[in-house]
Amino acid sequence: MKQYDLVIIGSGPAGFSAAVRGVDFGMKVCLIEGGHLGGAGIMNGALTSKTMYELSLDYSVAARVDRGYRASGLTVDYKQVRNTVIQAAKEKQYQMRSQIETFARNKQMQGSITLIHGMASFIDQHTLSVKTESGEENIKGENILIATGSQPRKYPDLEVDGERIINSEGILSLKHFPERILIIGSGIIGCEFATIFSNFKQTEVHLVDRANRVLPYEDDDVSDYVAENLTGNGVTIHHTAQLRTIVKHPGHLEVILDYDNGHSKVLEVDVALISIGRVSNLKYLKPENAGLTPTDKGILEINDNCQVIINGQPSNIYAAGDVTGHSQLYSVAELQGRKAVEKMAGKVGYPLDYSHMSTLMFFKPEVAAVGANEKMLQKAGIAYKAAYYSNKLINRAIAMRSTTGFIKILVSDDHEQRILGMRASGPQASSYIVSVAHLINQGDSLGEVLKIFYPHPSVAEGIQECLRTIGKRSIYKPMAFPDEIYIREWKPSDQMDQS
Ligand SMILES: Cc1cc2nc3c(=O)[nH]c(=O)nc-3n(C[C@H](O)[C@H](O)[C@H](O)COP(=O)(O)OP(=O)(O)OC[C@H]3O[C@@H](n4cnc5c(N)ncnc54)[C@H](O)[C@@H]3O)c2cc1C
Ligand SMILES: NC(=O)c1ccc[n+]([C@@H]2O[C@H](COP(=O)([O-])OP(=O)(O)OC[C@H]3O[C@@H](n4cnc5c(N)ncnc54)[C@H](O)[C@@H]3O)[C@@H](O)[C@H]2O)c1
Repeated sequence: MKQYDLVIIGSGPAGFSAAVRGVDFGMKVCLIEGGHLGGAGIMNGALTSKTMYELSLDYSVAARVDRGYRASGLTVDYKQVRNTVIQAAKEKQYQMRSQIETFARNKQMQGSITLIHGMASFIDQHTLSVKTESGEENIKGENILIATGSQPRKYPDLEVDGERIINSEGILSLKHFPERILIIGSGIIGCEFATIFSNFKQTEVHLVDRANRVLPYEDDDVSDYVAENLTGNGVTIHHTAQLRTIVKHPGHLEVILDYDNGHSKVLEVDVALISIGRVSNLKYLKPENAGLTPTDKGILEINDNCQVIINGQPSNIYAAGDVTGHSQLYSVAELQGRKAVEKMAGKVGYPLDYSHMSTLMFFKPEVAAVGANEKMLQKAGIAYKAAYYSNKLINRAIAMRSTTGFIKILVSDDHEQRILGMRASGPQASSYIVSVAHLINQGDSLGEVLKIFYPHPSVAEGIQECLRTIGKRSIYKPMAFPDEIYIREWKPSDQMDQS
């Protein structure tokens, strides 16, 4: 039986980053992948959806007629969009393969990666069975990392057929732009695909939101802003609606939606996309054979070093990424994968601190989030000031003729005035958000930001001007621009102003 220092199940961002970190420490690594190399980080996930988003955005800009140019004969073909998206995914997969092959080949080096295409399941705490195209083999690992990611949550009593009723894994199977699409679930995936299809302007888009606001975990003002932009882009949002049934007819799907206020609506669409969250992927793994017990929510609980606890003790089995039930993000998976391997190598450095984690949401315009929002601070009973600054006042946004957007920063309402979180939208929000992640990580107060020369013209200047409004030192004043600049304060004694 082949033996390795580290066996990793899953080659998504968690598994791949862990494999390469293993090589850094001279480990003999076996990476097992049962599906697409790179997992949901690449195919049917982050990279493919973002490629499609970028193409849709280019198209929607090209279709504009208010910028002094007018594209003539603008057309778009789904097959070619799809091919471009797959090309992007392959480009990344070939980079990954090149690195794996380099470390598989070079026997002079201590560290190595062996890639096995197959599905793995536990035999015991150190042994896995891997089913490949050529048969089944058993392999042994001193340490094992579970990085099996997540899969789309199933909608009760609704079968995904991959053609007309799909989840995010079926997007690239579509043969052409659907004339009408129903998206069920108004979280990040639902809102991103509603943005993409409405940007291409070939599809009538219906988004079903079971609550009264999309993105239920975000602050109400952010959710309302996203909904307004979706609606402005042509999306019909069905708030407080639940899907009752979908009946398949030869040429269309008949959908019944039930609204909270008692009425129902019958709609005709061509494709239904289910996007109601993702659940940990432990299906094939037989974790019980290794003594692992997933929680009621179906996740593997890990300690701060990403070790799975067996019989109350940290074990040789680690888990990282979506399978752990932490925020399902590429960056979280990558850092957890690295952290796990560092612990195996005896290098326990920094603790993973999720307080400055960022999420980028690819809507029109994009929305970026870092740290706490108002809902979180109110739940934790932390007094704060929220400063809001509209992109309408930011020169770079004016120059881009793209002033829809804002910066909202939360600071602690005490003498320290520490930066606790930011929500930002508009051009480049996904790039400058990390500057605030650094400030949160360092525990910086707003005073530190006010000392810095912010480059001009940059959209990031809004961060400084937003913070200047706290303490009444902004260049543009709320009194002159009450809708564009304002401060909101909250303390635990106030009534909860958000549900
Ligand atoms: C449509 C979509 C868009 C997204 N966009 C973003 C984004 O913009 N930004 C962001 O930060 N995050 C995004 N995400 C989330 C991000 O892709 C995930 O958080 C990330 O991929 C999780 O990484 P992972 O390594 O834990 O798992 P995965 O990437 O899911 O990889 C797990 C791998 O394990 C393999 N596997 C599972 N079981 C077995 C087994 N028994 N044997 C062998 N192999 C197995 C799977 O085939 C898979 O390849 C998106 C996700 C989706 C679905
Ligand atoms: N840009 C990004 O960072 C990005 C992009 C895509 C996905 N992701 C990750 O993928 C994960 C999954 O995305 P998602 O949008 O599927 O999940 P989500 O948790 O963001 O949203 C799920 C939505 O479905 C709704 N819902 C749940 N059950 C329902 C039901 N039975 N009927 C109707 N609605 C229901 C929820 O209220 C919520 O609005 C996210 O948590 C995110 O971390 C990230």
